[in-house]
Amino acid sequence: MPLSEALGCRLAGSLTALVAVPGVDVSAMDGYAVAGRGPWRVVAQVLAGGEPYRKALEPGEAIEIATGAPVPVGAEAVMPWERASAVAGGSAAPGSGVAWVDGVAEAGRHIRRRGEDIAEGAAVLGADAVVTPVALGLAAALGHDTLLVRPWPRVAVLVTGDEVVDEGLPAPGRVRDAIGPFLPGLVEWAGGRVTDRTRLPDGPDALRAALGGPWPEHGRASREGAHWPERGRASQEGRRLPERGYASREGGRAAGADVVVVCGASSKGPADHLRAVLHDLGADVLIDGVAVRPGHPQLLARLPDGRLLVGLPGNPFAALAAALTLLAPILRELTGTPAVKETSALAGTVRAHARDTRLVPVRRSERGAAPVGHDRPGSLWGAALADALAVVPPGWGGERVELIELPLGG
Ligand SMILES: Nc1nc2c(c(=O)[nH]1)N[C@H]1C(S)=C(S)[C@@H](COP(=O)(O)OP(=O)(O)OC[C@H]3O[C@@H](n4cnc5c(N)ncnc54)[C@H](O)[C@@H]3O)O[C@H]1N2
Ligand code: MOO
Repeated sequence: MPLSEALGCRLAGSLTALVAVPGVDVSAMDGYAVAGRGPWRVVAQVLAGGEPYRKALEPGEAIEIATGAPVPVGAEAVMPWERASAVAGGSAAPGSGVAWVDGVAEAGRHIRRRGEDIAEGAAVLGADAVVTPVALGLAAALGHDTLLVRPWPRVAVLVTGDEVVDEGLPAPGRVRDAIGPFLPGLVEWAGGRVTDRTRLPDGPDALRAALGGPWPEHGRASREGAHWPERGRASQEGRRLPERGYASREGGRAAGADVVVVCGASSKGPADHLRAVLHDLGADVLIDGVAVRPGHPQLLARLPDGRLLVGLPGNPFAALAAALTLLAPILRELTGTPAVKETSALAGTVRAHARDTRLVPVRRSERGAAPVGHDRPGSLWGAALADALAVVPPGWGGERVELIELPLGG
């Protein structure tokens, strides 16, 4: 990836120095590079980025030199200009044009030798290191324009629902899309990028077209050999990945993504076509609902071309719960950065569900994680007040619970 896009990715191999730092012997000070004993005759001026002094410096000669400028052959030391004096009086400061200088030069001082900071070929960061802003600076200094990294997963979002609108006040019977707006930040927080967002009307045809099917023989013929775990392994071993994403044969809107997210249409109502379309396309449904509230109709499938499809329920808090427990872990797995496990006491009463696990918006405090309320599946109010979701198992009796972190931004 180009340096500008690699921030936050993990290196797929070690980062090595393509050049030495410094690349040649350079001056560490503004002053005079000298040979032999003083006083010295000033024979040239050399600035960083300017013409180097190509001859060997002879005993008794000096060149005026800037910090970072190449030190000529024969130079034995650099004398900072503050330590130099003009033989005929006046100033020895840079640019003064003095002809003869004298002073105390200590042999070898103030010359940075080639490779003294970093030797050419040195491995400076190991595979799996995160590309931080500082690592980008280091990589650039070492001559890199691109980095071999685990690429960030590309996520295509398809928002379904004839009643869903994108702006303004929703008319009676309409709702504002509350899922599309939270996905880019959540996806980025989990290591991916939303690269395409498409609104779809209800109905199987639009969904099928957006997913890029049909595939030959309903996709089953092309299923082998192109699925996601193979790519994961390839990237772990630091080999070059195949072409990013999977251009689907029919070129639907979600083509080229690694993960497709479908919002809504996950349940089994009259307008919920996702399962039927997946069946028609010959997709493998890997997870078909979970015993968790909210978010129970969530779905995971593998499309015939290898892309993963995550189905988020239409209720916004249910969609958030599914995005945190299904989508985010998939993205973290693809980028090689697992979430940190956290447990906490619960400060406050929570009613456990008889059969299902509940996800309860909480705020961490010294007394434990405190439920914030407002946790209906159709609204994001509670989750917006919270900094985590508490995982409350069925029949919970007051023991410590796992916390799922919420992306807080900033
Ligand atoms: N008979 C059953 N009905 C439902 C069940 C069930 O088990 N049996 N589960 C309920 C639960 S729980 C959920 S969650 C929803 C999931 O519904 P869908 O994923 O099929 O989504 P829709 O039916 O399209 O919409 C549900 C609800 O959410 C609103 N919505 C949809 N998209 C958005 C959006 N982008 N932003 C804001 N709100 C959205 C939509 O208007 C509906 O009100 O199914 C229950 N039904
Ligand atoms: O699971 Mo629904 O997801 O409770 O709103």
